[in-house]
Amino acid sequence: MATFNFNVGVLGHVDSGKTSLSKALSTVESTASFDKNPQSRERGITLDLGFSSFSVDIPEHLREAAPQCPSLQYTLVDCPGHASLIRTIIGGAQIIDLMILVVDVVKGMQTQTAECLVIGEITCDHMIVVLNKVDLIPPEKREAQVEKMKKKMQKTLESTKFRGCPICAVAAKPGGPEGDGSESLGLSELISVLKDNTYLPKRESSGPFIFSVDHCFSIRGQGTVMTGTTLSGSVAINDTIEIPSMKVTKKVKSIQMFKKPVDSIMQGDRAGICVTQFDPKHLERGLICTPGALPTVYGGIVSVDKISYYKGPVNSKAKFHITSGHETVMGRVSFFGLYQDSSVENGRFNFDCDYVYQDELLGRGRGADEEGGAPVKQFAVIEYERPVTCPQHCLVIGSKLDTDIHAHMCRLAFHGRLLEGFPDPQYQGTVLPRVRVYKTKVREGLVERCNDEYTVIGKNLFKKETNIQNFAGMKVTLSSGEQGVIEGGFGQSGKVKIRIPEGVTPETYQKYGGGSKKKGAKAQETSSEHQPIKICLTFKRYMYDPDRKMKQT
Ligand SMILES: Nc1nc2c(ncn2[C@@H]2O[C@H](COP(=O)(O)OP(=O)(O)OP(=O)(O)O)[C@@H](O)[C@H]2O)c(=O)[nH]1
Repeated sequence: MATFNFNVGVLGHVDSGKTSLSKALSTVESTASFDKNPQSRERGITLDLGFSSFSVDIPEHLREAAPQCPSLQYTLVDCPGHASLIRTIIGGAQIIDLMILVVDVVKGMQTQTAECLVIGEITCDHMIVVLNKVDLIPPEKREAQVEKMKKKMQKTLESTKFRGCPICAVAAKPGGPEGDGSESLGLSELISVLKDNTYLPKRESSGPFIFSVDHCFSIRGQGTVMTGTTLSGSVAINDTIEIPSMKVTKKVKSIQMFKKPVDSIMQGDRAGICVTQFDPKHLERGLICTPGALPTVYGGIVSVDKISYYKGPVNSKAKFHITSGHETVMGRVSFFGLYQDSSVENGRFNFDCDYVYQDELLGRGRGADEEGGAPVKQFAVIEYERPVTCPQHCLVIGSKLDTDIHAHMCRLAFHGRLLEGFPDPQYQGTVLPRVRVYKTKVREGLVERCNDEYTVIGKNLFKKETNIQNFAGMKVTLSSGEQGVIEGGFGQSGKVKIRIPEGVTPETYQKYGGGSKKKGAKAQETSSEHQPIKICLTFKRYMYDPDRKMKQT
């Protein structure tokens, strides 16, 4: 391979100048490279909407690591800025190695800038902030104002993983739409910062082949070409691929990278794949894969983290827009957590654990519930409103996209990974999967009387209609300190017989008397100045496991 490809996402608020920057970068560097080295003018085969590219000589620090690659191609993924296109942004962000966050230097951070930052935090480890439109600041004030904005940005980034990331000031298109005839400002510095921050991305050829198609067209007499980015695995000529949305398989006839035929491609490569003819109208965007690698799922178990910028509640049973890989559909979520981290082994969800149901997804290090704090791991069961096609372990983002975009609020609520998908349609909207999720329930009742030194009769612990037999054998604690075990119901009115293996204390016995009901009732009356003795029962009530409705904690 003579060129390696590095995918750069260009994200930011609407009108911050992402397209202008992508265009300026492609033009400037391609022309410059052309002067020095005609070979480096090679462009990616796709100059489709949002995709442009330029090549540079391989930077010094990568020369040793990639001796076979004299040139480096940057593919710029120009993501839309408009709030309504956030699904596309999330899709684009999953194929990038580095993110350029474009900020209007005059306006600073805006709502979608913040959302892009959140997406970057979830999907990407490397970022460069570009302060665009510096030409709008009068030259004499420019330096001071840019410095001020850089400081402000660094402060915003302080609490993110991008703390201290490079910030460059540019004017991608001085003068705005019509241009003022002057050259872009600051681009060569930006390119040099970009080169310094380029690394050899980890690319693996193992695992199933999954390819994100961003453009599809047919070539008469040859077939249909799908261009896009390889998300995982590899594919070679003559391999069979599946187009899940069309439910067909096709044979790979030829592959091109950088306009040159190649025999195979792997993770991270941008390429065009030519297969036997089909109508390109049926696949404008979407995923293709090794047959069977992209199952259709109706629900799933997802590891989740709350997005701290999201201000609304994230409650169980609520509906969110759920982006799973590259698809977004509505889904209902139910959250649950685990207090010891034994829940995921080799990337697989552990069904053999007891999980605590959560009415609300908790932020990290925040909140306290009956177990004394937020769980170390939180999960959600998701029920999609319609089936989705997505890879195992794909990125999942939950958002409220119907929030008014003028409300200036982050719409992204939580993110995680799909641990288990449910391929069975019976899960759709009806039966929750058999995950053992419980709520801790506490019931309180009162001692009515002592039957003898080893048995008390309790009241108000259960309702008349409760099947007390379900609670037989469970331990209770009396407020006077004794430990007891529920033996069963007593009579027809919901009373309960509790055995105290160690025997009741003399005080309790004296207070509630032994023997007959009458005597007990009398004893209670005469001790009315005393506090009644409470019976406390704590147990797990299972939500989703019909076989284990209840269990002692
Ligand atoms: N003055 C000035 N105007 C600029 C500069 N860069 C872009 N613009 C203008 O800002 C407006 C938006 O630029 P675009 O590049 O379309 O912005 P965008 O972020 O790609 O927009 P969306 O894709 O719609 O989100 C256009 O009118 C540009 O001409 C700049 O450096 N200086």
